[in-house]
Amino acid sequence: MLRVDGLTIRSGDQSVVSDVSFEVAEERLTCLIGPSGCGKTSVVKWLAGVLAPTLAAEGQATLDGAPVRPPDRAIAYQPQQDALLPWLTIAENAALGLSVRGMPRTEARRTIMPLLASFGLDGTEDAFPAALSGGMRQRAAFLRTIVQESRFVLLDEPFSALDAVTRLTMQDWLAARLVERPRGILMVTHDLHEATQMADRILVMGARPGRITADIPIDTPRGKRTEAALAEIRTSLRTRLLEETT
Ligand SMILES: Nc1ncnc2c1ncn2[C@@H]1O[C@H](COP(=O)(O)OP(=O)(O)OP(=O)(O)O)[C@@H](O)[C@H]1O
Repeated sequence: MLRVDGLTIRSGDQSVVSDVSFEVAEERLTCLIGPSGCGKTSVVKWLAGVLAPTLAAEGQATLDGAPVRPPDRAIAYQPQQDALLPWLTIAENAALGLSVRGMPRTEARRTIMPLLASFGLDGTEDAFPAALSGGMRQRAAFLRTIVQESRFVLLDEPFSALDAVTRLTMQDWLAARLVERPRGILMVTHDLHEATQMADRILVMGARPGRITADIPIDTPRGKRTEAALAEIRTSLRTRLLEETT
């Protein structure tokens, strides 16, 4: 179990995030949703150990009760958008997640090559990111993150740059990967539909300062998440989010 306790983040004398506490369960997908600017990215960046030095944070993260000292090998992080390096090929980008953790570059490449096909990237190993579609770039970013075999994965708006159809395809694709190899996921999203389709639990954040205002389990099994089954929970979430933005 990954836990965050009493996280407060400040920019000068302004509170960005105030006394945020939550858990990310093993092998479950937890969504963090809230209005723009409420501090979702800041929370995830802090957990990943990449919070901007201009922001001051206090609070504790623990993994199975032991303090997390980021960057922690048990926690992989995928920043907003795909964040692929344009001057590296897809194979080099995908292997980067392993080489930054100390694996020699040739071994990292050898590890990712057999995985390209299952990520829909067969034949793209020597292509540069600019030559690929948005969905392919996103899958390459997922490969780079997921190949790290960490128990927990932090995903910051992984689908926000994709068009509506690619987005739905990629949501299904990620859900299938998580069935094959479950992990604890904390996923930031703006998208109510995405959160209710994908999450086992939704943490709602309010703004000024950012704090958790609701913790909502989604008990409907994924295969039965029809519009009708989710209507009530979506309406109540929409109301909450509207209240937070007004
Ligand atoms: N490096 C920084 N220095 C100072 N303030 C920052 C910095 N990064 C973010 N902030 C401020 O912290 C607040 C929260 O930003 P953050 O990006 O975490 O919110 P968010 O909920 O992820 O927003 P969005 O949904 O728009 O991505 C904002 O008011 C933002 O201006």
